[in-house]
Amino acid sequence: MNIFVVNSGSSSIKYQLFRLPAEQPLCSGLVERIGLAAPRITHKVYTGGEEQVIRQSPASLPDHRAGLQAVLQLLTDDALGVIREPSEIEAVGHRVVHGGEAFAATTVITEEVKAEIKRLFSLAPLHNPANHLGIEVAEQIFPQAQQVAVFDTAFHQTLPEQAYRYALPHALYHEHGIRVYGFHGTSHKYVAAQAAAHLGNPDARLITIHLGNGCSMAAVRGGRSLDTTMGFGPLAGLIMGTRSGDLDPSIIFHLIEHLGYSPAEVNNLLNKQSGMLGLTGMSDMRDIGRALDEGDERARLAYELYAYRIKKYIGAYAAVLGGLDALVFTAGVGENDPLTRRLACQGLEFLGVRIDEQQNQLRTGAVREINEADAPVKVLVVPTNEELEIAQQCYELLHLG
Ligand SMILES: Nc1ncnc2c1ncn2[C@@H]1O[C@H](COP(=O)(O)OP(=O)(O)O)[C@@H](O)[C@H]1O
Ligand SMILES: CC(=O)OP(=O)(O)O
Ligand SMILES: [Mg+2]
Repeated sequence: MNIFVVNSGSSSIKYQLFRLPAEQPLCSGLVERIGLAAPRITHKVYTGGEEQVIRQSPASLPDHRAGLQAVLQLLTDDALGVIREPSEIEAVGHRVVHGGEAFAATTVITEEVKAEIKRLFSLAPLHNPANHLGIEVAEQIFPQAQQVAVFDTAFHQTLPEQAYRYALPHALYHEHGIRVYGFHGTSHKYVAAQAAAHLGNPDARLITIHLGNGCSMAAVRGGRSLDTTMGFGPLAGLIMGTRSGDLDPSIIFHLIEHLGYSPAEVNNLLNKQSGMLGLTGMSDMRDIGRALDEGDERARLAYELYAYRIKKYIGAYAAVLGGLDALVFTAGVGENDPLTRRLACQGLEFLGVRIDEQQNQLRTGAVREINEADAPVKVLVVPTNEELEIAQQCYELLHLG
């Protein structure tokens, strides 16, 4: 079964094509700068263990439809194509960030499902509108395929009430759904399963630490999420590329009442101008790492704040779990940045966390341990694969029922 996985962002589309049940992707790619100047497509084809990379710079890609059309061209290309026609795609799996309380599981997309995803726009303004658009475009381009939604929030539907309720009047929860939802669930679920398999312990007490552009942590036991750092929307918790993470809500009133910000400006400030960007002027950790090497004071402070927030939540989640078997670092920064891992684990020896700095510096694409050999707590680096997890969930839903 050919399953095409789509992760639509506001100006980008990430995609991968899998033939299930084999897990090997046939191709993958990234369409960037949709609707902007100088759009780019990077398309990778995997044949016979080899990887071929095709880079395109189309004159324009005005919208997501043009973006997916260009991808379809590549998928069906005479020389490099991995399929002959769109009908060979039997299912399209969509990453949908916010599923609210309606969706605790992977779901075949109907008009009602789309309406619910739309109703949740205000709760995930950076993500759900793009995800919804991706679905509508994929419906046009792959009309024969089943469209399936895999929600970032679904994995966290197991949170106990003490973790998902806010101390607000009851009606705000019961009538307006104001609660913790949590995000990056597909990634937390995938890396937790990989880590549990590596440890040979399905009941392992894990703290999964997803550090990409968006960042979040989860306390996971027995494959169930017990708490997570993002909340009602994907803004709470850790410091991120452009998002502030946790802050005192009274700052918002101060910004509005005394500093002349409109609510929309506060929204923009906290989602797009804060986090590492606000602290350093850069949101990409590689750039911040280079600035740090050159002695940049702001980069140093930003790294400290970023790692300190992670460390605080490690302490909190060790308490939630009643002990700890492993920390699991994943996503762009978590997989690739030894300094973040070192700073976040520094001072946690009392919990049994001891990093082996030589192991920490190594780079491989595989699941690996970076703890000292005799440390009581494992520290793992586990490459995430949200696309594969989405494809597998689609396959289970459609094929295995
Ligand atoms: N080698 C690296 N060293 C440090 N940071 C890295 C490295 N490679 C990627 N990153 C960081 O990972 C982040 C993006 O992570 P990713 O998981 O791809 O995010 P997303 O899926 O949210 O776009 C960026 O901040 C980038 O700088
Ligand atoms: C939910 C979320 O923050 O996603 P991303 O990291 O892709 O922005
Ligand atoms: Mg990501």
